[in-house]
Amino acid sequence: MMKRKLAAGNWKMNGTTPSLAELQALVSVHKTPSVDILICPPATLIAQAAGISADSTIMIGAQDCHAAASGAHTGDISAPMLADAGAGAVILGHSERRENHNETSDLVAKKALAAHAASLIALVCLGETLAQREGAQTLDVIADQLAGSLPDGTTGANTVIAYEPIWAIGTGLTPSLEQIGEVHAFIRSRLDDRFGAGAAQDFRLLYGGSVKPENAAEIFATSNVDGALVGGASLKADDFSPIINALES
Ligand SMILES: O=C(CO)COP(=O)(O)O
Repeated sequence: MMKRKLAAGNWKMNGTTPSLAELQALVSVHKTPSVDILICPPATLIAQAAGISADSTIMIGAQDCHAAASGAHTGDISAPMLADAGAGAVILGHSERRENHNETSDLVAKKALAAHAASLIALVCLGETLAQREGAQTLDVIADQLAGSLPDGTTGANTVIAYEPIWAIGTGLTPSLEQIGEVHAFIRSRLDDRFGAGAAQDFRLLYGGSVKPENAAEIFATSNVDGALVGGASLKADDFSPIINALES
């Protein structure tokens, strides 16, 4: 399988219609990117964003979905609805959802199944807290989250994995390149264990947590890093664009 690198932006709960000018700027600048680009705006902007990016290669994604396709779930949005609005992917199991909405890995796996059924790429997030990092529990935590959050039928085509250490999100702190490389290599080996030798090489493994134009190149040069999931620095085209350029070079 041809594996393209992926620069993904997670706008989180930021942005109203005027913010779409930032997406428009990316569309104008990155006409024939050599990497995949994904922007995940708030759900309210997905349909408009999909319209703006329609003639470009930039994909639009969502930040969560419900595990069911439809039903009595007030306020929730299903994977088929996101696909209908123009999304091609959905972030699942972000630490902010695991923490703020008590999402378990089991629930994340059910949501990933729903995403796959709707032909959405599931972008599944994993990551340890600072206490777990300092307690040398990082690989155990990642192993548990990985095993629990991926349903059977997961492949490198329908799923992307993002390693996002919680203590690095929005803090300006990043792990050492050795730490990033260690976790990514570990994830890759666990994917082979679960899905069969050789399966892991098809997966895009993203790093997320305080990725900026200044540190992107060195992070992308780290082995087993196939791109980034970017929060704050994805909100402005002037910040995200150089990150895309670093991934392309
Ligand atoms: O949580 C993140 C992306 O999902 C990372 O956020 P920051 O890039 O703002 O640290």
